[in-house]
Amino acid sequence: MKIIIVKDSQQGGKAAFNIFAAALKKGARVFGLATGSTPLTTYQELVNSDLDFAQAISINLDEYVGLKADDPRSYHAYMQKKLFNFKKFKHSFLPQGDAADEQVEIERYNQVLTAHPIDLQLLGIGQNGHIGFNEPGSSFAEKTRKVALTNSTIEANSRFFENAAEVPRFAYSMGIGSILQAKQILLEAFGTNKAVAVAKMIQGPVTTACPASALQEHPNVTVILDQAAAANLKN
Ligand SMILES: N[C@@H]1[C@@H](O)[C@H](O)[C@@H](COP(=O)(O)O)O[C@@H]1O
Repeated sequence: MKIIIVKDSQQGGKAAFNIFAAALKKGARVFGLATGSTPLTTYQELVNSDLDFAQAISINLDEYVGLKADDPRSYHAYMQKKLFNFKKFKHSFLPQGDAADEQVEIERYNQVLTAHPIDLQLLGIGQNGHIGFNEPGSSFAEKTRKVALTNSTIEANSRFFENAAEVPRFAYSMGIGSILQAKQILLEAFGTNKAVAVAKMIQGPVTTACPASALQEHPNVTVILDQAAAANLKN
């Protein structure tokens, strides 16, 4: 793993932008995208740039089960608001939260991933070490599936909802197996509340107890941290 430590999330967004720009220049055309507060500075840098994604495809990690694409709390809406309204992609894929048939939706998403192998996957990390919505205990071999959110994730994500009771209990998520298929992975983590998970991801054992530790087994991972998120790393 390559570790880049920056002052704050603004600098982190710039460092991530440089990696996106280099990948695009080298011919990357399929970008795996993430939601949450972590990638916001990266999306802002992309929006402010003249990078052209018109020939590129984006594939998002996850979506809440039950939310329609136009629900303002959905990850569809987040992506529109933060990136797609400003940067046009040739095609953008996300799981369909309100799909009528869950199994058909899961199969569709796995076919999307097979048809479009990801060149660069952007990730955040949950406080419990989750990536996408792959909570502790998730197998490293899993593809897209429906997952139950843990209480800590429901609590952490309740800030985007009226209250914790409003947070959907399930999500569709690319599995860790799908994420590891990406040719290059870029994970960002900012803030003190990520420090424990970050140390386990980088210096802990490779274990399903910390889903992000699976990244130790991938040959091309860059991790961008601010100083607070890097605080628990040992020299
Ligand atoms: N499913 C998302 C993840 O993709 C994200 O990386 C993580 C961290 O979120 P944040 O960046 O807001 O801290 O939590 C969410 O649950």
